[in-house]
Amino acid sequence: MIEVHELTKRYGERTAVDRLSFAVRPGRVTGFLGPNGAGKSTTMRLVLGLDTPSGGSSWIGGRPYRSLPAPLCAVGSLLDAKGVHGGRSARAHLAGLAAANRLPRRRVDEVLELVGLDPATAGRRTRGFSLGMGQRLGIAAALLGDPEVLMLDEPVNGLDTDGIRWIRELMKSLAAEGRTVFLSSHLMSELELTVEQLIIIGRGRLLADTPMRDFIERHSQAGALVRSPEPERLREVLVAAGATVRPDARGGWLATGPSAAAIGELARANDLTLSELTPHRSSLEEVYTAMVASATEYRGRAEERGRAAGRRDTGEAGE
Ligand SMILES: Nc1ncnc2c1ncn2[C@@H]1O[C@H](COP(=O)(O)OP(=O)(O)OP(=O)(O)O)[C@@H](O)[C@H]1O
Repeated sequence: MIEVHELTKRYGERTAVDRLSFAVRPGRVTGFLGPNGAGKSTTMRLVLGLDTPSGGSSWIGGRPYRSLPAPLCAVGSLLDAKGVHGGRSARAHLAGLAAANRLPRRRVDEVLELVGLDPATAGRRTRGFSLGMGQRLGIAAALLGDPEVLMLDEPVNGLDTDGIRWIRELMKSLAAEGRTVFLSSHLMSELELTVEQLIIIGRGRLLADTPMRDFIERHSQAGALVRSPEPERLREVLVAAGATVRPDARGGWLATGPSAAAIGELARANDLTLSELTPHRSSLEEVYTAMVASATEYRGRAEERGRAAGRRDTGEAGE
């Protein structure tokens, strides 16, 4: 388990992480989501003892990282896949880590096999590695100590479709073994397929800590994919009923606002034949984008109110 309590990190004037509290539980994959600069990497660095917090605390398996007796056996992490000495081979890199952490040498071969780096590749200098091979090596290093907790920042970066599918299955199987798996990704379609629980932050603050399914269901807009032999008339009817209508790639309309049942009624009332009417479930990306937009709007209004109150307090005239 990873626990974070009132964690805060300031860099000069900038607050990168702002009184953040959450727990990442074992047995499921938890995704860490937030726009660029939201504070995800900083949070992970703080939990891993790579940076000192300005306030608050964090624990891995009930202990602060810096007091873990064998850190590599408690938590495996991947923060920067390029943070490897380029002149060494992948095998030498892992062997060095194993020796420094008093881990049996056989773990090197085990993790190389687990991440799909064959002996020839493992013997090559990592300087020539593609981003995807570097990611696999980074994951091998994270798994070396057979840790209970895994914390990975953008693990699918640079991987092709097969590599992405491989990571997804690996993360799920590690969680199914009862481990705590915490990963960030900006690929929302991928997170949606991999993750059960979501922790969302914005400007260093917690915006949501929720099961993925609940998050999508709660924030989904009613709607449907709808198709008719008379597409233009269908669009007019939908728009007149207040629906937001977007073209679908296969020649139909994606209508949000009215439910699929209401669209069916509308078609009947207007004597329109429908060739398809499929209730539409919002994707994580759609729900997340709408949530961030409304959070930004809310913050904008709050800041505006704050400025207006400030002007009243100081007797300042409006802009
Ligand atoms: N060493 C540092 N010195 C000054 N500011 C920093 C430092 N590290 C991070 N920041 C700032 O803290 C904020 C959070 O950055 P962080 O990298 O944690 O965000 P992130 O959510 O991981 O973003 P991304 O998805 O772009 O990696 C940003 O505004 C960033 O500029």
